[in-house]
Amino acid sequence: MSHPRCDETIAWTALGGHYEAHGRELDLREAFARDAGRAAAFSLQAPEIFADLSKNLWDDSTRRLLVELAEGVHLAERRDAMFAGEPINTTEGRPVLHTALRAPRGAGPFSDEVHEVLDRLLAFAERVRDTATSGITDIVNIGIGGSDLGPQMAVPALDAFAHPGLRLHFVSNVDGHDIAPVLRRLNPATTLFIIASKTFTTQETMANAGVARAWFLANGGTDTRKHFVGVTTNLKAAAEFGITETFGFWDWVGGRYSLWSAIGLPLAIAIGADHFRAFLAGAHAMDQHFAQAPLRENLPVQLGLLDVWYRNFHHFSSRSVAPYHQGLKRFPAYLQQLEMESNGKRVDSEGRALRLGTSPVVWGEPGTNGQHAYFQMLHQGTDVIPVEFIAVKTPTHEHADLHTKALANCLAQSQALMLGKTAAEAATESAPTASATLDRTVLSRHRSFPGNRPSTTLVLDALTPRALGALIALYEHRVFTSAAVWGINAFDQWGVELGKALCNQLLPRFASGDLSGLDGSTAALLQRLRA
Ligand SMILES: O=P(O)(O)OC[C@H]1O[C@](O)(CO)[C@@H](O)[C@@H]1O
Repeated sequence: MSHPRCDETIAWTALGGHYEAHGRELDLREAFARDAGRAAAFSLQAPEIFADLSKNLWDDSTRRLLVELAEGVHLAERRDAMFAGEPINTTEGRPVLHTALRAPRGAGPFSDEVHEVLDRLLAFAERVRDTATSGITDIVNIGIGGSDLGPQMAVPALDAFAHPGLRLHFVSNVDGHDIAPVLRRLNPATTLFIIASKTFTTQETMANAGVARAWFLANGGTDTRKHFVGVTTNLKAAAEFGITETFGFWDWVGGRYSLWSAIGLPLAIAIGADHFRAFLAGAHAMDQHFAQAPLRENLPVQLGLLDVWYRNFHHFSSRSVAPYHQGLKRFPAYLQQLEMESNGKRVDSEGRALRLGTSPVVWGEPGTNGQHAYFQMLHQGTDVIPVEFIAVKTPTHEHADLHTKALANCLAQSQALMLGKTAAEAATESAPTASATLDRTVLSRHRSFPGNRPSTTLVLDALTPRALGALIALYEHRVFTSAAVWGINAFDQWGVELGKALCNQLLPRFASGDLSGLDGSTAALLQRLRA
């Protein structure tokens, strides 16, 4: 079914006019001064997550027009088609059903298959966790992209729930400096390798899996069947590698949406079956919110629409994510694949070139570390970059004072971005390190902040398995929302293929030295690297 293009809707034109008339000039400080109810009016509660959207550059008309835009591009129909298993990944002719992986038993498409693998996976995870019997102390996940970033992000996030006697390691890079230091510290007899690859053909993963197997056998490992398991849709290739214990998933699970499938095995081993089920349940709760809440009260929809507003009307090309929880240190990297691999597209689903911006650059670091690195640019740089703060109310450690300091920093940053400081205010303050000879007016210009810089604050009560599940699903559906508005297929990734193909052509040239037909730069670099 074809849907209207966003830039041909009435709402798109209206948003353009609204931006010129009001949007560009909206001043957050004035908006809060004028409307005592602004914080409440622009806040939303979704499962496990409260969102304060009030420090964003929008007003009620913007929000109304954005909802009209969502209606104009048939967002609800597109969403329902995904949940119903229609082949919305048109270039690969596949449905997109990561939501089925977290639906309760008996609900959602493919329920029998999903729960058969899930039960087997969790039973296996529990056997590994019984360390007295399994003898396992270290688990190495070998995978890349969606077969790595999810578990690598979620395991530290849920460290407070993790088995204390198990160490989880993640190897992804084909650069041997990734696997070498991991293997150096391991004992084959107490190590379990998980070879995680949807296709079981990815160069990096296959190369590292081969290195791991050779190391295992060369260092006294005896039974590869007990120490290597596979997670893949390609059961045949896993068997050819010599793996007998394999957990399958399906081609309707995109790599970057696969943490909920058997790809979650490292997380299941770390936190156990009950917590893993809670993680799935949190995501399912967010699925239901996305499927059922009115568009205006639907948090993933509102975030996705704000992304469109910023990308296409304000022309902001990047968004920064600042989780004020060290456990979420890999969350920005996870989001980079989720959002940029999904929405980094230049044609719409029908192959027509887009005349508008799509995925922003998504980046960030946990607070407070980012404050001492790049926040200077967020406050005083020439580009406006919306920031997303993630605050967690209750810590899972006993250092209450540290936690209060982290939260105070989080609030202070969003406040500073919005309030700024005028040159006149700066002139009244003393600055201990300021030059004594520099003109005070000039100095105050350096020390002033424009302010009016937008941010969103997401608040979780605690970073539990359920809350993490809901948080990730929130981002998945938000990416779906902006993709639906732009009319792009968020579920393919052809852009990764060219580099892979060229790499395969270059690889033999390192042995042969053949430079024929190469461009001058590549030829010279290859020669230098061979030498
Ligand atoms: O799980 P696989 O098949 O090894 O693929 C790994 C990753 O490679 C990609 O295809 C491209 O980077 C990702 O989409 C995917 O998550």
